[in-house]
Amino acid sequence: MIMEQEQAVICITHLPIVPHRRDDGHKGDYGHALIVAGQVGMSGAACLAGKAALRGGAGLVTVATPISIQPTIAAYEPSYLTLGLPETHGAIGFGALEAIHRALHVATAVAIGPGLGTAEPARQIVRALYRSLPIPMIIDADGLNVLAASGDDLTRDSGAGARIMTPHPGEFARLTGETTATIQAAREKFANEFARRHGLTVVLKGKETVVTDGYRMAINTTGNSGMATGGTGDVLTGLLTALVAQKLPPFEAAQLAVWLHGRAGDIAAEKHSQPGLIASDLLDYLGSAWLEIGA
Ligand SMILES: NC(=O)C1=CN([C@@H]2O[C@H](COP(=O)(O)OP(=O)(O)OC[C@H]3O[C@@H](n4cnc5c(N)ncnc54)[C@H](O)[C@@H]3O)[C@@H](O)[C@H]2O)[C@@H](O)CC1
Ligand SMILES: Nc1ncnc2c1ncn2[C@@H]1O[C@H](COP(=O)(O)OP(=O)(O)O)[C@@H](O)[C@H]1O
Repeated sequence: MIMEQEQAVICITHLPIVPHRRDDGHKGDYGHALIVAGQVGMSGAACLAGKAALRGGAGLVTVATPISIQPTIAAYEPSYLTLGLPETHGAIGFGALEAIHRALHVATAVAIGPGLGTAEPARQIVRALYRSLPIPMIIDADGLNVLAASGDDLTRDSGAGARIMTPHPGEFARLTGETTATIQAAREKFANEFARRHGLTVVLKGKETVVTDGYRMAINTTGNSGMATGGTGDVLTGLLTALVAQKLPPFEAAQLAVWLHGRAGDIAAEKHSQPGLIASDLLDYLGSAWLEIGA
C-alpha cells in the first residue's frame, strides 16, 4: 500500500476551463460571496475584495464589516451589498459572529481576513468559522495571522467545508514557524507539505505564486513587480471567493484566480507602468484578462 505521504505531487500546467454562463443565467446561478473584512483605517481592504468578487462573476456579493465603516465601504461601490457588524474600537466585536451566522444562509463561499485586525473578537470569530463553517472559506491576511497564533491546531469538524489559505511569504512564515527566507528558498516544498498535512488548498503568493492542494501543484506565470503594492492581495481574495462561490473546486478556482489576477496586473503595468500601478487598477483590467481566456 502506498502511504499518503509517499504519493507524488502532480504538476499542472494548463488552466482550468472557464466557468460557463448560460444564455438564460440569472444572478442566483452564480453564487453569493460573503466577505468579512475591514476595520477603521483599513476600509480599503474590504472595498477592494468586495469589488474584485463582483469582477470575478459572483451573482451577489456582501461585504460584512464593522458598522462604523459600513457607509464608507458602501459608498465605494454600489453593486455589492453591505452588512454592518457589531464592533469594538473600530474592529469587529464579539456580537459579530451571530450577525455573520445570520447572513450565512445565503452565502455559497466566505472570505475572512483582509484588514480585519487581530484583537480577541477577530481571533474567536475566525477560529470558530474556520473550525465548523460547512461551506468553502478563504482565509487571508489577518485571518491567517489569527490562525498562526493558534499554533499547529488547524483541525476542523467533520462537516466543515473546504478551506483555502492565501498567505504571502510573511504570513506563511507565521503559520509555519519558519523564517520568510527559509520559506522563499523552498516555496513549493513548504506549501505542498502544509496543504497535505492540514487538508487545505494553499496559495503561496509572490513572484510565481504556488497553488497546491498537497497532491497537485501549479506555478503561476502571470504578474509583475508592480503588483508589490498595498491591496493587491485583497483583490485576489475577492476574485478567488467569487470563483469558489460559483462552485469551482478550490484548486481550480485558485489556479484560475491567480492567473487572472496576474494577467490583470500585467495589462495594468502596460497601461500605467509598474511603479504607477495601484491595486484598484487590477479591478479595471480583470475584464480584459477574462476576455483573453474566452469568457
Ligand atoms: N487598503 C487597505 O486597507 C489595505 C489593508 N491591508 C491589510 O493590512 C494588514 C497587514 O497586512 P500586511 O501584508 O501589510 O502586513 P504583514 O506584516 O502581514 O506583511 C508584510 C511583510 O511580509 C513580508 N512579505 C510579504 N510579501 C513578501 C514577499 N513576496 N516576499 C518576501 N516577504 C514578503 C515582508 O516582510 C513584509 O514586510 C492586513 O489585514 C491586510 O489585509 C493591506 O492589504 C494593504 C492595503
Ligand atoms: N514581484 C511580483 N510578481 C508577481 N506577483 C506579485 C509580485 N509582487 C506581488 N505580487 C502579487 O501581488 C499580491 C500581493 O499580495 P499581498 O502581499 O497579500 O498584498 P496586500 O496585503 O497589500 O494586499 C499577491 O497576489 C502577489 O502574488
